[in-house]
Amino acid sequence: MVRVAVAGASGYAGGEVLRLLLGHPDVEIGALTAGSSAGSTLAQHQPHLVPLADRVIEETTAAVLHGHDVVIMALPHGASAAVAEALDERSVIIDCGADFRLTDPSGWQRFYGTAHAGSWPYGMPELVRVGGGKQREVLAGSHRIAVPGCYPTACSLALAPAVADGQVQLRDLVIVAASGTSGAGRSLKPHLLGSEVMGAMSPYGVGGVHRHTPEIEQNLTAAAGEPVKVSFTPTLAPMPRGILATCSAPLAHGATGDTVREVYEKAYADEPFVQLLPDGRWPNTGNVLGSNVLQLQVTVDERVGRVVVVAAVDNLTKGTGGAAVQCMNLALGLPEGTALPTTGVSP
Ligand SMILES: NC(=O)C1=CN([C@@H]2O[C@H](COP(=O)(O)OP(=O)(O)OC[C@H]3O[C@@H](n4cnc5c(N)ncnc54)[C@H](OP(=O)(O)O)[C@@H]3O)[C@@H](O)[C@H]2O)C=CC1
Ligand SMILES: CC(=O)N[C@@H](CCC(=O)OP(=O)(O)O)C(=O)O
Repeated sequence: MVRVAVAGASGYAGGEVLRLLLGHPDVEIGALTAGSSAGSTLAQHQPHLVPLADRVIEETTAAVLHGHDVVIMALPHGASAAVAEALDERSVIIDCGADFRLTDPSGWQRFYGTAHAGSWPYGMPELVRVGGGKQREVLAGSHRIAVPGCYPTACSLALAPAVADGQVQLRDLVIVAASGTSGAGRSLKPHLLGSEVMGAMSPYGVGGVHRHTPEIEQNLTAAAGEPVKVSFTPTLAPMPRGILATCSAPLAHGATGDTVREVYEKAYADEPFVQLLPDGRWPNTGNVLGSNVLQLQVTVDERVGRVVVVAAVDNLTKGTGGAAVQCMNLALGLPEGTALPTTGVSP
């Protein structure tokens, strides 16, 4: 059995990791840690995780996390690096936070405003890269993996095949994405009170300032093999979970609706967790709830000559917790899909 500790067990992402780990045949759940919740039982924070109800949450220290085969960290940005540094090099560490996602220190500094901790292999197995490879290749056997952000998961997997294959021009890439409120974490935020969110949608991080912009650009640059910029606008939607990303880019000269579709079919044909829907059906966040699957559809708007891709993902499953477990499986050499649901909860 693989002994796995979860740091940030009282939060949304930690809770989703634990929900999935409870169904993992090769995993024994070890220490559960958090911040101010240390000393309380898991049931006080995650009442849906019944088998772990009586487990006591401990402080997040290297001593508590020491001795586990795997440590999955679901801590706020900036909290992972110090903990990771003090852990044994032989432990597999999977970080759901942003600390180790960006390779460019100046991009980190600009969007996060703190010192750059470094970069780890990026945990998006299905990401196509220029020349035909996929990101999965660098994850097998890795001992340190940075789990992607939830918006970058939806937006990068939506655009990368077209970008890598030259089906779109690498200018004027536009993304507008809506997220459910759990994307912002559990701690109380006035703009996320029910009375503020219910019945309304609102944009935030407008004007190229959202911290997921450099992460999406990093992924699409890896896909293109040359620098890519995007216009990214996130919006908040009145739902607990889910992201719907609408992405578009100018069609490349010589590309057509058929060539674009063919590229997506080829890119994702063997990917159990990325589903290109049959022609004419469009993704919907409701259909991927609790599932580790990202659904997408692609078309060409002939009138304006743009490729339009829409992707739906559960921000807590494929967008974080599921991706963390998928990366853990790859790191340990287990079947990649172990414990990961491909069916959603509906309605
Ligand atoms: N929510 C989402 O959709 C996604 C989240 N992520 C990432 O996952 C990480 C966790 O996010 P999320 O679960 O949403 O956040 P939450 O606010 O829901 O949970 C944060 C967790 O971290 C713990 N914590 C807070 N401060 C400290 C500290 N100083 N030391 C130790 N533990 C601490 C909290 O414990 P306590 O209860 O005791 O305060 C809690 O367990 C973040 O880095 C986030 O960016 C990534 C992709 C998507
Ligand atoms: C709705 C909402 O507030 N979402 C979060 C994204 C959460 C996430 O995936 O990202 P990180 O792991 O990078 O924090 C935001 O926009 O900041």
